[in-house]
Amino acid sequence: MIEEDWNAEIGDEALLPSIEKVNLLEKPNDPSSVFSRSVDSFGTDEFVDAQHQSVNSFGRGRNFAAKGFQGGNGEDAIMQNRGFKGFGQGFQERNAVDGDSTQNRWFKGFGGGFGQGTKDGQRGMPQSRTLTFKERQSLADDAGFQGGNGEDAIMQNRGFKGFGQGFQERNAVDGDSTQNRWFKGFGGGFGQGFQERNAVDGASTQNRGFKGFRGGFGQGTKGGQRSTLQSRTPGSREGGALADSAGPKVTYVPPPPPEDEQAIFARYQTGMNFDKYDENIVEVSGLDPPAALMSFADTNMCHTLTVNIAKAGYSKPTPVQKYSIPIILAGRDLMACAQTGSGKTAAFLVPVVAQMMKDGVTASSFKEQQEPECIITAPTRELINQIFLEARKFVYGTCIRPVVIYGGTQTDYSIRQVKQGCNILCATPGRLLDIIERGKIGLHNVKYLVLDEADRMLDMGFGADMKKLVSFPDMPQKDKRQTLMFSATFPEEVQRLAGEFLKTDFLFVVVGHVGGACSDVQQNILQVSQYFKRDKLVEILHSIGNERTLVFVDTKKKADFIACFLCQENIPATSIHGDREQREREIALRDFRSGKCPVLVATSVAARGLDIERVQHVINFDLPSTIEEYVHRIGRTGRCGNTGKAVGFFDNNSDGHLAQPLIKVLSDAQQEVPLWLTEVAFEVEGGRLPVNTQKNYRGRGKVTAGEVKIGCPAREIESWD
Ligand SMILES: Nc1ncnc2c1ncn2[C@@H]1O[C@H](COP(=O)(O)OP(=O)(O)OP(=O)(O)O)[C@@H](O)[C@H]1O
Repeated sequence: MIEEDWNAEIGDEALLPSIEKVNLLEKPNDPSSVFSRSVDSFGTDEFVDAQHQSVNSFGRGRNFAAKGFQGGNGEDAIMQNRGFKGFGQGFQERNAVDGDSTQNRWFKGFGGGFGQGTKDGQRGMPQSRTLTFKERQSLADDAGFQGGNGEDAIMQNRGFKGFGQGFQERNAVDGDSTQNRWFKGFGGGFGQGFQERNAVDGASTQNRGFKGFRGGFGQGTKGGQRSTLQSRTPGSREGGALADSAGPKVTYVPPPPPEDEQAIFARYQTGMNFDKYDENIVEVSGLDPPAALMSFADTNMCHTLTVNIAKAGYSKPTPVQKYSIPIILAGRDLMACAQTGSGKTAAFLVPVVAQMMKDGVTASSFKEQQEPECIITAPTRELINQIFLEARKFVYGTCIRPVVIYGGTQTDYSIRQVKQGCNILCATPGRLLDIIERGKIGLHNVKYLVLDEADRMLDMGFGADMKKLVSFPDMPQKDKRQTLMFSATFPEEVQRLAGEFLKTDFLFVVVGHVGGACSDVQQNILQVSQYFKRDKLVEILHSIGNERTLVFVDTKKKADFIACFLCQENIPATSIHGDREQREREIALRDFRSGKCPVLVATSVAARGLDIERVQHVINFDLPSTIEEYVHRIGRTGRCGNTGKAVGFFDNNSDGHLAQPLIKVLSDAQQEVPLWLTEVAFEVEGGRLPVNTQKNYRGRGKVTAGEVKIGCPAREIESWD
């Protein structure tokens, strides 16, 4: 392609003169903030933070149009898609996101400038080094789209063939914006790159951008793992695990948590089925379990904690709390499985805080290395933040200081938080390991190690991180610490794996069935094939009206597609997934919580733990790969004794493997099992219905200690933080 074509496509600002400064200096926490400092050039290995830096010159990048593009692909004259070839290490971006601004334009350079496109596309990785398994996974995720996706005529998405796994797309936007355009290149090299035109969440007009992630455009014809952003020594975890750090250098500082008492103790009402929790059968396996408590007053908790529990609106404990609290107070290790929304968070926070109060823990600020007594980990950023906010309720008015750190936020900010004193450290795994390796956290005081969503923490990419965490020399051995694991699902293989982290005399509490769905959620599985899903979704959403609804899809791209599509249909929606910047994720969640956007389209990143008031519906537009994930997803509704509804679109072509486990989950939860589903299960069993191996990972059977998941489809991994 010649330069003029490129200019025609993106407008004459494509080659902004080097003297032109984009200057949109804003306050760090202002959502409309786009830039906060300027950059002189796209130096080769310079890691340029697109969201916070304006560009003075393009350096080598300026030449990209002449050098980098080889012809258009001719795929789609209307969309004027262009193919890329020959980019070494960078990318540009023009975009405006989430803002009210008009005609914002910015340029982004990741991984350093535009190189000359090496044969194998390895320019995407400035300093070659062996990728960790997690990085390879993450990079593999980006391979997502192959060839034309043909997904959606309305959205006018078009895919590419012949560019390895790249794609281009153009996407219409929500009601307010017109002519939004951005280009994005992911995954380094066109092996895994893509272009995209899209705009989400914006009221902006004529936004045009170019985005390139993970190392820019190598030739990447062999696909694969051609890009990382920064040179990192193998041991150093800039920004944490790749999941936490992939992408530009992060400067996002989240807004501070509320300080006033009313906001700290904000809660929602328990539902009419709250007392029905007591009807669940509880099994405790293991030797000498202490007696369950009947009320919070049964324990010898200090006055402040008792008051805080009351202020939090907890008048009586749920079954998981009744059994877990005395077990933890007795110093025992615990694995606890109870249905979604039944109060597992308080089941570990209350006794841990009670014990810390008894031991007289006090936070000491401004020590170079903090030594927390308790570490809590969870798989997603939003969830760990939620746990932190719960912890703030129970420690209110005490000397115990909880701190939260997670990926997608500025590392220095995390360090500053930790330095001010830290007794309970709530952290996502990547950021946690990073801070430990930086020497900001010492482990020898750890008395409580809590794994929330424990089956996920031991599976997927996090198993290795957890293994690493407990292997630090100063981490007390398992017989010297208390290890507590909670989840609504515990596949048997993960139970075995968990044993490695727990003392031999640990207790296992099961409320109801292991992995059972919450019976307050009315489940409805509909047979809907891929091409009719959108119509069905719109039909359902129109009938629902303004009630808060979570829609789960299987890929990050699709989350944006569907959110955009719904906006076009005049259904206010936003999206949350692992490719959105943390600031965007938090805005999306906030808008959903507040009701501003009653529909949140999400990947599995929102499947676990999130406790959002008045979520009345969960729609599995795409059913997940595993039955465990299904149970967590539908558990975003029907919480704390409230009722909710879940609809799942079952596509025979891709979901056959779920038929059998779905039948079990439905019948265990006393839900109607459709006849057609039993027939499908029968056909799958008899080998008459093909099973989609891409979606057939069941999260079990292949996990070994210290080893992260094997044989998991990229689409599943990509959904996680
Ligand atoms: N004893 C209680 N009394 C009243 N409300 C409670 C009690 N325990 C927990 N809750 C509330 O119930 C809601 C769900 O609790 P929580 O998020 O801990 O559930 P969970 O079991 O961890 O769910 P998930 O499996 O989805 O993570 C929260 O809003 C919490 O404040």
